[in-house]
Amino acid sequence: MTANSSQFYQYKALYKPNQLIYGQGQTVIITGWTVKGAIAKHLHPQDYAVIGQLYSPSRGINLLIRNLLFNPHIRYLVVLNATREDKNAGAGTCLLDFFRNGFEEGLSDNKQRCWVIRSIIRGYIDFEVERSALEKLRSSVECQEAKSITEAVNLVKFYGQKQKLEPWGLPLEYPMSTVAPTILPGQRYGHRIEGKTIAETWVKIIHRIKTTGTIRPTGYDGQWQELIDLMAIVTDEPPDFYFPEPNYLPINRDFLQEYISQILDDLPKQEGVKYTYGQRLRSWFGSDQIQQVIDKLLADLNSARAVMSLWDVTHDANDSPPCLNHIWVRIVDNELSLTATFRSNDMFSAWPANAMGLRALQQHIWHEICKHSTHQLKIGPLIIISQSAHIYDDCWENAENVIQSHYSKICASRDYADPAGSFVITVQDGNIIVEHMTPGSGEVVNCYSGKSATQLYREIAANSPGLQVEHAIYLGSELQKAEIALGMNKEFIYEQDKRLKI
Ligand SMILES: O=c1ccn([C@H]2C[C@H](O)[C@@H](COP(=O)(O)O)O2)c(=O)[nH]1
Repeated sequence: MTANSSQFYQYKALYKPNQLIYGQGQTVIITGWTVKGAIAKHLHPQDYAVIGQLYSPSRGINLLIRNLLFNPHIRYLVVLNATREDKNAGAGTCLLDFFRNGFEEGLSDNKQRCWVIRSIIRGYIDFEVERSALEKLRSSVECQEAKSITEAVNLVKFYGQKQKLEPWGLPLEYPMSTVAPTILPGQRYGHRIEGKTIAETWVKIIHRIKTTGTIRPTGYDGQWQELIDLMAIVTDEPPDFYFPEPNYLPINRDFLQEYISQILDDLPKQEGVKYTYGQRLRSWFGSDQIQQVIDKLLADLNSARAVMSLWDVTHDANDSPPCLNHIWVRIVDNELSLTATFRSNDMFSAWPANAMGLRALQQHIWHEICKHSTHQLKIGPLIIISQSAHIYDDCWENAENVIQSHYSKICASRDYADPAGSFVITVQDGNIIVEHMTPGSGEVVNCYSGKSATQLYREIAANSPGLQVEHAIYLGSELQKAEIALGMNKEFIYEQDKRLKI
């Protein structure tokens, strides 16, 4: 059935309303990582209903489908699957598969009943949405893939010239259940997390933000859970990168290659891509900052001036400023570390790729310095300071799954070495004696003596405030056992790390 051709439709988004470009037509345009403005500038608003970016099949499609059900005047869907980034996320393919292949009942990662899209990419729709409504949507909306911006624009214009169609039904809205996370109290500013690999560190980061982060509005739609100034230290990422098996990271080796090039190489400007870090580092300011850092360190290994800056004070006040702003490379104790600062960091979806890309940059600088000198440098830690370290609300469920599946295993595989040293506790001649020793060669650097566990732990804590948490708790329990032995006048029943011999 056709409608009055002069009629303008108003798209009403139930979800993510502020992230869309609105028109008055009957075609929804979906891009992946290609910015929506790159399409909008080639079209009249009468040609399309709305343009939006779909980043993730598991989180985004559900909201998009709910929005489509609420806007039955939408009769055409154009999915832009143009760049490698669009394809990597897989969201476009999964959406196309919803229309091509349909869906079936299944379980989400969280073992909730849901509709699973018949696709090699995992995509879900909430079970609250009626099957019949989804089938009606599939049969009422014509869906096409476009492999380039030009193809997308032509398709949208083609649909725009067609006779207007009547809405396929009345707007449909379904309830959505939300789970409010339980948040533990914690530090407000400044957090330190260390791990051997990027994968391990990421799980710890996700855990810390999910358990102690504050829920705040994102500045877009919805909320995020956030910690301010989170410093992640990755000590031993292997040269060829560690990907867990099965891979629970939101990045794989294929995409990593592409992403490394975005950081290391000066790419020509590409329509729809805002900027790349490579451009900023290699040419944006008229100089190759990566090479400058290499040259500076080759000239003076001890330099603390090896800085790369990505923030452009003349451009970045308003439109899409870079999230990565500052990189500093430093050689100490014959190892080369790299510290990067992000003003804003999506810790669930973006951090692993950001970290791997920066590690590749660190490897490159290290390699070049070794190649052009006789220095026997080691590669040191990668340190990332994320000023707003956040997890978006639509990733909370997936974040919980990562914690459930991996966090306790990672905690269990820790080693007990504390860089703050170790403590040997004995009970002798009516006193508890605590010797503080260096971690490596075990030289005694301090000695405490007293009768009260409380008094001793206070002194130790004041002198060594950087003790690892588990180590500090352990010392407390050992000191208490020593005090019990002392109180019973049976010094011999205390032996460190053993049960009291009573
Ligand atoms: O390399 C990047 C680029 C972007 N983001 C995330 C951080 C924010 O969640 C969002 C950018 O939002 P603005 O602050 O630019 O609006 O993208 C990253 O985490 N890493």
